[in-house]
Amino acid sequence: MSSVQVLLQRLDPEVPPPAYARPGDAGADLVTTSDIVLGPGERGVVGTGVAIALPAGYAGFVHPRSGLAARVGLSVVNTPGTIDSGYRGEIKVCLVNHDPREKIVLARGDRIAQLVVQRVEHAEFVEVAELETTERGAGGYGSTGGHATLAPGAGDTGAGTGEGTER
Ligand SMILES: O=c1ccn([C@H]2C[C@H](O)[C@@H](COP(=O)(O)OP(=O)(O)OP(=O)(O)O)O2)c(=O)[nH]1
Ligand SMILES: [Mg+2]
Repeated sequence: MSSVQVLLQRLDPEVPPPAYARPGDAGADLVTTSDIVLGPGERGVVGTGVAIALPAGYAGFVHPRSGLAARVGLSVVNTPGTIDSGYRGEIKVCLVNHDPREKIVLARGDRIAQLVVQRVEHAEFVEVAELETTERGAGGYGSTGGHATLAPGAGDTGAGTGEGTER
């Protein structure tokens, strides 16, 4: 795998900096600097103890870790979180507990998410009166079929409508 040098500042030198667990891994694991308990459905922002300077033309993306997602329901609210190349603050992670019943207990130093560094392009938006036609056209949101249907009665309760509860 090719690599790019990224300058890193340890704001909390007592926790480990981002590291790739295995050669070939796309994501470098990030740790939480704080102990946190997330009840079912709860979210919380944690620090990672590091700030980075990504070169121009790169961005960092904060992804969940699949093991924790499958095992306890831990994810990232804004997945993937976007780290801009000009950002010099601490990388933070907005965690969420998707488990409907159990709380998640995390301790300072636990690996809670992973940072994927990627090249990104800036689009040069060119306004035109009409776009060229394609086979897909404006078909989206399940236009090719194969999507699940709501369980009977689910529409009555609001389940599956995407409506959340404001806090
Ligand atoms: O998971 C994340 C996502 C973002 N950030 C930091 C780095 C990023 O460069 C900055 C802004 O993120 P974003 O553009 O996603 O948030 P915004 O709500 O649009 O804030 P802004 O108005 O500052 O752009 O916040 C993090 O530390 N962790
Ligand atoms: Mg923004």
